[in-house]
Amino acid sequence: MAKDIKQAALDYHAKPTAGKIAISLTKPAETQYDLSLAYSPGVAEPVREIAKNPQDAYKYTSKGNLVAVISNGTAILGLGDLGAAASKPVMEGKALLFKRFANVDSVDIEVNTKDQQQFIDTVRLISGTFGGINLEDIAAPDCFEIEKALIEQCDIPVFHDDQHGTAIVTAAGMINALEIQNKKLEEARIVCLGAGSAAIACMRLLISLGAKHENLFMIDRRGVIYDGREGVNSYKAEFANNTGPKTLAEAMQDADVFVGLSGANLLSETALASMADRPIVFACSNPDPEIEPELAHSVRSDLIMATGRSDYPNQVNNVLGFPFIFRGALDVRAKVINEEMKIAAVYALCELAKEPVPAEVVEACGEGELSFGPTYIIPKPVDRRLLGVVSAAVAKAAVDTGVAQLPYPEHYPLK
Ligand SMILES: O=C([O-])CC(=O)C(=O)O
Ligand SMILES: [Mg+2]
Repeated sequence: MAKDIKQAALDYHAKPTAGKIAISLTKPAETQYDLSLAYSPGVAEPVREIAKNPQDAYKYTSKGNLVAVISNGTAILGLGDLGAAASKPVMEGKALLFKRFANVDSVDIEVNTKDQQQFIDTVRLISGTFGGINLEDIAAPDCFEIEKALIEQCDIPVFHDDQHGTAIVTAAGMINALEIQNKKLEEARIVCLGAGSAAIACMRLLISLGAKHENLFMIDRRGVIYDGREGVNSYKAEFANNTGPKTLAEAMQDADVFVGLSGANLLSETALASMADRPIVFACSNPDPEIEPELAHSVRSDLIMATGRSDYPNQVNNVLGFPFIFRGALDVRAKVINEEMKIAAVYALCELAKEPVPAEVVEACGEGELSFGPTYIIPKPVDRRLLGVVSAAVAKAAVDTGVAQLPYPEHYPLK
């Protein structure tokens, strides 16, 4: 990153107030009378009601619009295991995005343990406070066990953003990129660099949408994952491919699609040059992609390229997912975020990208004209229509699949 951006980012976080979020009050607290309602003695009344009927917490407290963003800092962005405390800026960042894009109140919680059970117990014990839990930046394979246990043990939606948020947005971008490049998911040769939580969830979702297991190569630090190879846990084993290629270079030969969910600068010009005609490269490692877009475009003029970043076209980042997915889930008080809700979000994103882009979005992005094509495969995070379209699709899927505890909201779609 350029030096001036680094300093600007530090200043942004430090000044004028440290951090990015604060609490604000929703009720008057000016007079003695206000205080007698907000606190003793008045507060005892909602206490008694909630003790009688726990669901009344949704009526008398902020629970229903409150999501916890929880991490242990073991896989912060593509930076690695830098510890719980260091993850706080990212978690505050997610809280900022929840509020900014979907008016979901959110607090960050950094749990300082690498012990799986301790983490699960901690989150379960505090889960009643919230309407939903967004797990973030927790390393694989622990993240899979943690999410599974918490979904079973909590009665609110628990969603590991790096898996499902990333997978939903990647799948949406991929479906559109393939359409523009005139390719089919069912036939595409797909190389996934990375075998962590996002990689595994993205490839699972692409397979459920039609990609063929035998055309898919997942690559970790040791190369292509195949049966009997060293260092293959049960999650990676799901993607074992025994058809021949063993290295990134071999797998990239004639590949249609590269999905990078690994680390900075791991895709070489030679490997990119060896891809099939009209390739698709999603270099989504944050903050630094697997290959710089300028370099990639200089190697391949027939390329569709996406990154996870805001400062290049085609930002494939879970910011397009989690705020709106939780908005929809909270508004119908969904018990879980199920597969149908995730797939509804995928297609809502795909369709929105094909609509004409409002002038204010074009202006806010400053990239000139935006219309469905190689440099605009997916909506922009600042597009207000996401709130209406994605939240509505998710809420409807929750109602249709019987996991909603409230009817489809009358005030939908949101504006
Ligand atoms: O925070 C982001 O930009 C996307 C994300 O979840 C990650 O990279 O872990
Ligand atoms: Mg993340």
